[in-house]
Amino acid sequence: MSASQDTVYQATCTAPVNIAVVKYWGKRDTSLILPTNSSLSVTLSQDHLRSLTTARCITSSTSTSTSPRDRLWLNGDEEDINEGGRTARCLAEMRSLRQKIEADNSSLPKLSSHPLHIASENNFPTAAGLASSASGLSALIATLARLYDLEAHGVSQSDLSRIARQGSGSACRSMFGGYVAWEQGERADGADSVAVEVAPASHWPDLHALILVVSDKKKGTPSTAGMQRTVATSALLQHRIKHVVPERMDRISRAIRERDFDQFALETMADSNQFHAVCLDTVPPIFYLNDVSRAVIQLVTELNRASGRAVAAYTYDAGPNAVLYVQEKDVKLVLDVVLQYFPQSAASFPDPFATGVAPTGSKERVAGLDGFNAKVIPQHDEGAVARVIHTKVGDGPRTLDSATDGLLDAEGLPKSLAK
Ligand SMILES: Nc1ncnc2c1ncn2[C@@H]1O[C@H](COP(=O)(O)OP(=O)(O)OP(=O)(O)O)[C@@H](O)[C@H]1O
Ligand SMILES: C[C@@](O)(CCOP(=O)(O)OP(=O)(O)O)CC(=O)O
Repeated sequence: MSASQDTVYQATCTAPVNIAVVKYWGKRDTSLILPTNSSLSVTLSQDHLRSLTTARCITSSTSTSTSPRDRLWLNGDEEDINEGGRTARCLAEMRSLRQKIEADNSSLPKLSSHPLHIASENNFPTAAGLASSASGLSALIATLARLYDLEAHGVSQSDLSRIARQGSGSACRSMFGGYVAWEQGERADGADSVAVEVAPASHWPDLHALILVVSDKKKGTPSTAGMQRTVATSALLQHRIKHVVPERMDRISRAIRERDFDQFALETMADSNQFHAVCLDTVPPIFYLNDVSRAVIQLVTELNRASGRAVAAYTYDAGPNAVLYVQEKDVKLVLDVVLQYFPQSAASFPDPFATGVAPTGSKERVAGLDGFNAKVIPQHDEGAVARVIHTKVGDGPRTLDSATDGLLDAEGLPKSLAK
């Protein structure tokens, strides 16, 4: 057997979660996933939240199966790759890019002709409103791009974001680190509906994110269905698309370029509020926020008012979990206050940045805040916020070594199945 027949073609990558500060909500083309407005997000660090994916080409020398086919395991369980579904579409698009390269370079191995085995794991709850579809689909695209060596043949991150977009809209933004815009584009074929970097993480590296996990249960109204109900029924959405988002995209991009946290926070909170207003304007109405979410909004508003400036910016996706963006210099203050009202245990707030803040916050800090209305919300019991994930802005997809970090065993099956 020649060396090339023995070669195992595989790749392993991780990709990050992103949380939008200008929300994507609504499609003008549900099949290609083309949005009704542009959006903008912050990519979060993969040190804390990430999807890890290994993909392998199944050749006769790497499989004993008689009828190999594309297979995907998510967190150890095999998922159906439905024909015509989003994952199948991403695989087809990636293969077609590779096919073109193979057609132009006859010496390259014909990787596009082999079935794929893909295993992926999220290190945080899947389908729980924590943007697992964004990190998961971008990890898939980043891994296949590496496997097919697309970058070396002129395929850019924005080209890849066009394909990730077809897996889940918000996934296109996870193809970049830092501060990322998804430009809605105008073309019917979606060629110009891609993610672009507004600024790398290194431009404004001290932005932290505190995720207050109010619930990590599966949400009632999935984003995909919810947003199309809004498109069909909400007049407020039309106003938002035409008269609010375009100017907001400009203002928030400028705030990021100028590291102007006050302006960034103002736009972020206003956009979250308007997104949940269009949900309420939908027929029948969609409710993602609950009483705990609203209490967090009141607390942050009072903290900002009493501080005379923005110390935290809240934002909520299609669920009750709050994401607070905070500058590094204010992280302790915000934690002291938030944990005082929403106490945690050492397990539910492991303090990954070693801030030294107690999991129950600081009574003294709250008492010492001049002009702060300590009765703005009640002190909640432990468990009202199930856990607090502390992370910060981070980089884009990373390539790992499949030999040490890969998820597939010698047979091309998930290692986790053998455990
Ligand atoms: N690592 C992964 N690899 C491939 N697909 C994934 C991965 N993680 C999640 N997905 C896909 O995304 C789906 C979950 O998306 P869903 O929109 O329901 O939840 P979410 O992304 O966690 O929430 P939200 O989009 O509201 O933040 C999963 O059912 C799966 O199809
Ligand atoms: C509220 C949001 O998080 C909606 C995300 O929607 P998805 O990207 O999950 O939807 P599909 O394109 O249908 O897969 C806002 C955002 O991330 O911009």
